[in-house]
Amino acid sequence: MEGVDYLADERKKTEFDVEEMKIVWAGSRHTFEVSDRMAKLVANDPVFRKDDRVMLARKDLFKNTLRKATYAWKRINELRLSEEEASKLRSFVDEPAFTDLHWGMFVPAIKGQGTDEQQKKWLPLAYKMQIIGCYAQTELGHGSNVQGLETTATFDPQTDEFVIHSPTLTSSKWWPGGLGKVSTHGVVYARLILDGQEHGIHGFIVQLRSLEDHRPLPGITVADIGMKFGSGAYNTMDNGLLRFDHVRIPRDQMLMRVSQVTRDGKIVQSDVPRQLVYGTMVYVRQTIVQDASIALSRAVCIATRYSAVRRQFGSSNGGPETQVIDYKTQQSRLFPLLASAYAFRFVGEWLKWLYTDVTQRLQANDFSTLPEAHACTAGLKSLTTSVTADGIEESRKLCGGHGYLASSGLPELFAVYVPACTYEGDNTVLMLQVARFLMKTVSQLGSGKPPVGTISYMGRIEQLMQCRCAVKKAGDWLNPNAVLEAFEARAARMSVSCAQKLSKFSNPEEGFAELSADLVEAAVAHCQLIVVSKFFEKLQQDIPGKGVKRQLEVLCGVYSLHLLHKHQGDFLATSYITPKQASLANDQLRELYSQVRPNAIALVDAFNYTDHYLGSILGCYDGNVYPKLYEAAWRDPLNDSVIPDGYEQYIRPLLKQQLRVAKL
Ligand SMILES: CC/C=C\C/C=C\C/C=C\C/C=C\C/C=C\C/C=C/C(=O)SCCNC(=O)CCNC(=O)[C@H](O)C(C)(C)COP(=O)(O)OP(=O)(O)OC[C@H]1O[C@@H](n2cnc3c(N)ncnc32)[C@H](O)[C@@H]1OP(=O)(O)O
Ligand SMILES: Cc1cc2nc3c(=O)[nH]c(=O)nc-3n(C[C@H](O)[C@H](O)[C@H](O)COP(=O)(O)OP(=O)(O)OC[C@H]3O[C@@H](n4cnc5c(N)ncnc54)[C@H](O)[C@@H]3O)c2cc1C
Repeated sequence: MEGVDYLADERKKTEFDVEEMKIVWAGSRHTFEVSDRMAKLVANDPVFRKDDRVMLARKDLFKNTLRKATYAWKRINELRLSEEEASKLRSFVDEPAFTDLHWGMFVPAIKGQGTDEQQKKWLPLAYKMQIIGCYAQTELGHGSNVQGLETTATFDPQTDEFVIHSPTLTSSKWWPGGLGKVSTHGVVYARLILDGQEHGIHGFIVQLRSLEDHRPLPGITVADIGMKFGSGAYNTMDNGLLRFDHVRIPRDQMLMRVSQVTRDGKIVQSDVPRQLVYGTMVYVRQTIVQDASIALSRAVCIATRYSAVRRQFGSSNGGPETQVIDYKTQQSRLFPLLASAYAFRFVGEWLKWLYTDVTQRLQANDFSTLPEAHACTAGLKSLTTSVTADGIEESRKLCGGHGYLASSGLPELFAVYVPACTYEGDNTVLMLQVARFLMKTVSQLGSGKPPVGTISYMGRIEQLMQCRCAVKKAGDWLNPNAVLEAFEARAARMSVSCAQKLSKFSNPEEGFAELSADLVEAAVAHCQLIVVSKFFEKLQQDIPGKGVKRQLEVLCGVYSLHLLHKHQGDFLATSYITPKQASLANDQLRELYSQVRPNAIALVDAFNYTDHYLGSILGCYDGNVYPKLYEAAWRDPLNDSVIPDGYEQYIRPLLKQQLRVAKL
């Protein structure tokens, strides 16, 4: 029935001010207002419809994306949207496109690694989209190992040019988004060669296609790499391959903020550390952490609303069956994901602050916080994307059979999201970077340089190695200090244990390789501690609105205690807690689930997602799921005719043949 809210009874149970929670989720009233306006603008424009997307074949899918992306650009200009509004609008269009890489990597690479003159030359063209760029780093043979890239950039002093070349098949660029069919330019990463000497990996702005007829320029071979995981999904993107056959570019197209090559072919290092060549990855990893909370909250919103609609078993005297959300097993799978979405939102907000802070420091030639920024962005990218990808799949299972329908929105969300565990750094490779940072920190303890920031807890290593959990009853686990100390002691002890084992190896690199699985576990423990502590820090802030802070405290409890329960092996093995204390944590967790239950629908309403953006019948705001599923089935092209295409050719002869067999 039109206009009936099937979740109204659920919404009546709410114990907090949802409108205020929307502001907390958005980050500020201003961000909420911009988001809300852009989401509605996209939802109300038929050009941005996406319910037909899963039916499209690759070529139509790609063209459809071009149409939407260029229309979005037209609207951005017509409405004179700010950068913030434009970026929100693009995200609500909700379709991976070349524009993600143009705005998300090409422009930031020039901003971060280009000199002032280079920025002055290239950015205005990019801002007007008079050139379209991609980020061409990964090759067929090397992705994780950036130092292993094979593409060469050899300086020719005769002509004052670099010669960009792909010497082997494995040196072909492979994967860059937007490269396959759209980009006119790329920031291409290559080994710098000066007078026969190698000088590491640097970025170069290379024109790839003609601005007149879009044909590849001489010496350039470029194409799409082919279909990817899932139908629809990330196949809207033209991930590309690229080969160079001695392509010449002017010397001033090497991005020269970190190192400069002079007219006579000499390299000059600026004060800036060479790791800044990796700066774009740090920037994008930070945005990926923010996006993780968005993707996870979408899945959780769908699974929560549907869990309140869906009923199974438990009917007495002909009354309604039990809402599946009331099953403790459903709650124990769903509510930690809901809490994780909020936790990732807050840690993402903090990481954005950290990134802004490190950027300002770099501009003032203060490079001291770069290693921590790298470890935090790498580790949190790894942790949040892994949990989110698994969480989307768990949300699909939480929706039973209907979760497997494309119209639930979950299969596509999963297929689009899951490469986040790989791109911008494979999640294991990134956790190993965190482990290196941890081992370095442990090895420097006592050197007189106290650890700061997210690693400052290591400064209390002696206390953390000896302390024992003081929890006596379940309610003691609501004390933030008890929880924080538990996570700090676990992380510190796991790191120290790895460091002790490492010290037994005569070759540290061999030791690191041998112990890498343990090291990853220590790094995960450290990253989980960061998320927990940033959630607690959020709760220290002034949070207005009836019951809002209380709900966040409950979610923070769910987030930390479900981790404690899930990883109790770590906490027990490091002897910080006893089995009894682990069991009390679980008792408290169950109690917290009961407190989430009446507020669950309101907690997902606070994400403020339009039905268009959610793209899910199971997650629709009014909960009117069954009629919508029934109608959607009839819209499938297979139901255009009662007798399917192919009946005469295949089904009829088959049935006849079976008759003949029966007669024999
Ligand atoms: C329906 C729709 C629904 C939902 C959609 C939802 C979400 C969409 C979300 C987002 C969209 C975003 C993006 C678009 C998608 C895809 C784009 C993808 C792009 C890419 O993938 S680009 C390629 C990325 N490649 C990588 O990440 C490679 C990973 N490898 C590395 O980073 C390095 O090689 C590695 C592993 C760090 C090792 O490097 P290397 O061997 O050189 O270093 P060392 O280990 O020797 O370390 C040297 C030294 O340097 C320090 N360091 C390393 N990296 C950095 C850094 N980045 N910054 C600062 N410092 C760094 C390291 O710690 C060492 O320091 P030390 O000497 O120990 O002090
Ligand atoms: C959808 C998508 C979009 C992308 N977009 C871009 C783009 O725009 N531009 C771009 O340049 N690239 C892009 N990439 C490439 C991406 O950045 C790489 O695929 C990624 O960095 C992983 O590298 P790899 O493929 O070499 O993985 P590999 O390193 O080959 O990983 C394979 C396995 O080996 C393991 N492994 C590797 N090294 C180690 C180690 N040292 N220790 C332990 N285990 C290890 C990994 O954990 C993994 O299990 C994209 C990739 C995808 C999937």
